[in-house]
Amino acid sequence: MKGYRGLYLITPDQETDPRELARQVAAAIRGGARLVQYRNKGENVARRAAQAAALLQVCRAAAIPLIINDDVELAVQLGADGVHLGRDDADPASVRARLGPDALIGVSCYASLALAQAAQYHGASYVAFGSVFPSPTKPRAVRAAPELLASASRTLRIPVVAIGGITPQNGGRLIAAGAHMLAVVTGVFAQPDLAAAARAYASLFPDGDPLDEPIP
Ligand SMILES: Cc1ncc(COP(=O)(O)OP(=O)(O)O)c(N)n1
Ligand SMILES: Cc1ncsc1CCOP(=O)(O)O
Ligand SMILES: [Mg+2]
Repeated sequence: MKGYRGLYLITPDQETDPRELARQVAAAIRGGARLVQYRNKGENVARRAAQAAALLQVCRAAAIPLIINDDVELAVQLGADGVHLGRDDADPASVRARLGPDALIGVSCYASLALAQAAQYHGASYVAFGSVFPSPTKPRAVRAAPELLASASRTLRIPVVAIGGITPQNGGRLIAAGAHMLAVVTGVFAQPDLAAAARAYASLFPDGDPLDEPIP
């Protein structure tokens, strides 16, 4: 997953109409989102499948990878690009064996560099740290210090994602600390103009096509 930098858009955990959700995500992609995660913790299996399918169409049209949170079976059924796994989800090594070498597999590491080193060893494509700031989406999430991003990006070979309460105002210092991607829900989806909101994050990253810039 070399070269990934930029805004990592995560969908809000809501029962939004699939076409409306797709329209919102398309706007954020126009604003500069580089990676999309479908995250819906709800029990409505049919609604989840329909939302994810609508997002896959939008992401394919824009050549942006779609990652499914938690649900490996949904990712397989849909032919999505990968999955994001946390401590309550399947283990990264078995998911890598199941999905093959090209799948994008993200792993939550909360505030632990040791978890990130283990995730990299077991085939993670990227690791995520957070919540770095208080998160409206996950108020009780473990907190990770921005300084952790620096040691992670210095010592790991895979991209480092920061998540939790990230705004265009506080995101710049996370990038300066070493984050390759900023994962955001509220900062984009709670804004009236999603394209403009995404653009505010995208503009924090260095100029040029982020996908063309290999991570050193
Ligand atoms: C990019 C990214 N980072 C962290 C998470 C959180 O994953 P997890 O700890 O499994 O919690 P849930 O999102 O499943 O509630 C994430 N989804 N994406
Ligand atoms: C899924 C997740 N894990 C840690 S914080 C978070 C939610 C991030 O959402 P927001 O950008 O609204 O803080
Ligand atoms: Mg999870």
